[in-house]
Amino acid sequence: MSGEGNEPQAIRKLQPGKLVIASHNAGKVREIAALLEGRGLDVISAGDLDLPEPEETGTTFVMNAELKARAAADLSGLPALADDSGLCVDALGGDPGIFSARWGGENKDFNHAMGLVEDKLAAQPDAPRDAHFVCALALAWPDGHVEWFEGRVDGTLVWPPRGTKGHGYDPVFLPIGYDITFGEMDEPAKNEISHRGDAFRQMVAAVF
Ligand SMILES: O=c1nc[nH]c2c1ncn2[C@H]1C[C@H](O)[C@@H](COP(=O)(O)OP(=O)(O)OP(=O)(O)O)O1
Ligand SMILES: [Mg+2]
Repeated sequence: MSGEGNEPQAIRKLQPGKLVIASHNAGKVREIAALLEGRGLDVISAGDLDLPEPEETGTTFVMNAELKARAAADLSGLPALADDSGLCVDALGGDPGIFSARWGGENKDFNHAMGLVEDKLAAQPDAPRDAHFVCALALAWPDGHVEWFEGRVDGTLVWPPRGTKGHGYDPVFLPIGYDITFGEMDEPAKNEISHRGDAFRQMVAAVF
């Protein structure tokens, strides 16, 4: 008999049709839509559907991505893709991490958030400025099935912030091997190396 639990579960394929992008962050929605282009998907954002922004009560990126994807799939009756991501700074023990959006405060002010990181690092002038971005993607179906993927990009932090092209903490993040920040990089170039691009390539290989 099959299904005894020892064989790996097959990954569920995503069929052409409607897909909800379960994010209220315009910068992320823009990048995700570009990464999904040309795959026969009719992409709708959580904002288009007026879906509420769920409280992110998880303790990991994957837990929060799953919570957001499930909420959107349940409410819309459609497959939903969520992204939970953040900046992890080595010298700050991985902060802001899953709290990256919350460090922007009620106004989602990332100049403020980048300033907080700078202030906390100022207390450790000799510590390395190593940091990485993480992106967890969760793809949830209305019947409760979920697939997860996690991507990462390593870099160092620089001040003052540079560039106006990205979003969030992009202006202070210098990816390894580059001399421009994510804030100075065109979106296709960022997607080639970013945490989000990394997670997407894994997802695309698995579900298409
Ligand atoms: O490529 C990125 N470049 C710069 N900053 C980034 C990036 N990716 C994540 N980040 C930072 C800012 C963002 O606000 C937070 C994610 O927090 P996170 O909860 O996943 O997203 P969010 O609250 O902004 O939108 P939503 O939860 O509706 O998808 O990490
Ligand atoms: Mg969020």
